[in-house]
Amino acid sequence: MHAFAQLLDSLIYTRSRNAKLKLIGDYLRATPDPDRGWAMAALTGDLDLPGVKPALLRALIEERFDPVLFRMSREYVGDTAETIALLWPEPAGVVEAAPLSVSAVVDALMHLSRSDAGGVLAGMLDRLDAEERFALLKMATGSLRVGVSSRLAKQALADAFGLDVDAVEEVWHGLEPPYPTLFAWAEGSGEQPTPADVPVFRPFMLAHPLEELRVDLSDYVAEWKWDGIRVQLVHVVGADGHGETRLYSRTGDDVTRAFPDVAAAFRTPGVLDGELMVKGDVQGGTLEDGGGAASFNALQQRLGRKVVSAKMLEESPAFVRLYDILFDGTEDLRALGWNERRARLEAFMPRLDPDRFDLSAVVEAEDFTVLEAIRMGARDAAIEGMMLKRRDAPYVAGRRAGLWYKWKRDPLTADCVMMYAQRGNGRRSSYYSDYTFGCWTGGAAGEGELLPVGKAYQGITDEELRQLDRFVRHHTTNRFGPVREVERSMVLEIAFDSIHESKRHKSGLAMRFPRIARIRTDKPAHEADTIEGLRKLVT
Ligand SMILES: Nc1ncnc2c1ncn2[C@@H]1O[C@H](COP(=O)(O)OP(=O)(O)OP(=O)(O)O)[C@@H](O)[C@H]1O
Repeated sequence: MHAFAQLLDSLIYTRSRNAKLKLIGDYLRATPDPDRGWAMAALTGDLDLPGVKPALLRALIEERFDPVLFRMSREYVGDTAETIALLWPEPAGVVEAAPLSVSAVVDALMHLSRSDAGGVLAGMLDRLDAEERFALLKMATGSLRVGVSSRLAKQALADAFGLDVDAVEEVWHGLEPPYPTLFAWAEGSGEQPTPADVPVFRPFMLAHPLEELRVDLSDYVAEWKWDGIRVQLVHVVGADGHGETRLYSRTGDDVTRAFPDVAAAFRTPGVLDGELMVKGDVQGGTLEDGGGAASFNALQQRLGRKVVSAKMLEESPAFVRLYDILFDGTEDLRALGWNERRARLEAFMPRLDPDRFDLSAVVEAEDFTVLEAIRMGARDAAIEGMMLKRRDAPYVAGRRAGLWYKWKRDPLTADCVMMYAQRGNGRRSSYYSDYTFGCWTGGAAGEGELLPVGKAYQGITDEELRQLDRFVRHHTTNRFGPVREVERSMVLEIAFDSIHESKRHKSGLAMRFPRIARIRTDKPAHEADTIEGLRKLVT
């Protein structure tokens, strides 16, 4: 477990895609079978363990921790598994046992029996260090959340062994972890596994941020930038006449199971690209004007669930707003320009269920001033901004200069007060660099109490980091395990993309992509923003 735990720990604090690829590749080359196979399954989200149920974790928490300390730390850390891993006491004596391997842990988790599950889990946790405990609990409770997509893990494997990532993708769906035939092929000691008869993901075309308003609108078309999730819909009919549909997310993850309603409605051979959203009335009209989309928050409730309840399917039906077509069942259309693909997409629409698919409309404007004015209205409509697409651009994988631009509306900001701080990781492990901040309850700022609304560690320079670290050390009022509670006097201006209702914080609100925009030493804490004010920005 040690090497795998180290890998996860490094991944969390690595932003660069290349560095992540190298970390995973090095691990896969250095690790024997079957451990690396299980690790790949965990990284790609294909490790389907019966799992450790929340009730078991609750029992473990009650048995091992002080409830108040645990609750405070949980609120700060934001994740139960991570909190257990951090607070788990190191065993008193030296534990005489061989190190645990990834496959031994997977095996134990697969065969947990009801009667001694708690004992087995605690026994393993006692034999591990903090990072390994974190790795184990992450595997046991579901997703790893270390900033690695399924596609990235496959890319790393491909790079490490000199394979083509699309070839890996093609054979992947026919394989089961720990993938012995895949690694035999990778090492050159086995044949390439036979691809299963399933639809395959094609890499998405992406956009650059629009920095200067210099594009000539006669060359570009404008569309709304919808606030949902990017999906690729693939339907193929096999040699046996049997059709299969898959939905892939922006990262190449297969999300079909999360959206059975959309998958069931797509029965026409082809590959389409669009934004998946949940029906509601926030984002304007269409679906032939029977109503538009709900907020991103409604969609988020459906994300990440492997099995979606019938109630959820009924209350939050999903649909896809289409903006591109890659394949129409007979012809690969990717080399055509946007204008031609758009015409093909429009021609394809009558073959689709109008209850689940509509077309992303083109926004007409004679010049940039008009377009800017239209875009300003986007905040009310809970739209993220606009997309500008070059009319003659083919559909190419990744981000290419000058072809697609995203023109987001400006971020929202709020002045919040620092409440708790914790040390960072990696380069920042000696600094208090992760902050939980809150806003005031009550009508006027400073009148009520502070309730947390988010947590951020991004956005500050090294100098500012040292300044905030000094503040935390000199103004600590309480300690809860690794967490320090601080005097309520430091105001941080937080930028965020949107804010939504959430049970995660006591305030009932949570920010999306919060980052520290500025340290407001010029502002007294009682003048920071109120929860009520933030609530007005909820989408
Ligand atoms: N009409 C549209 N055309 C293309 N993409 C759209 C459209 N509406 C919304 N989007 C979303 O905008 C994204 C375009 O930005 P980009 O290619 O940089 O992807 P991203 O990194 O996921 O960006 P972001 O996080 O800014 O949404 C797409 O991935 C897609 O999810």
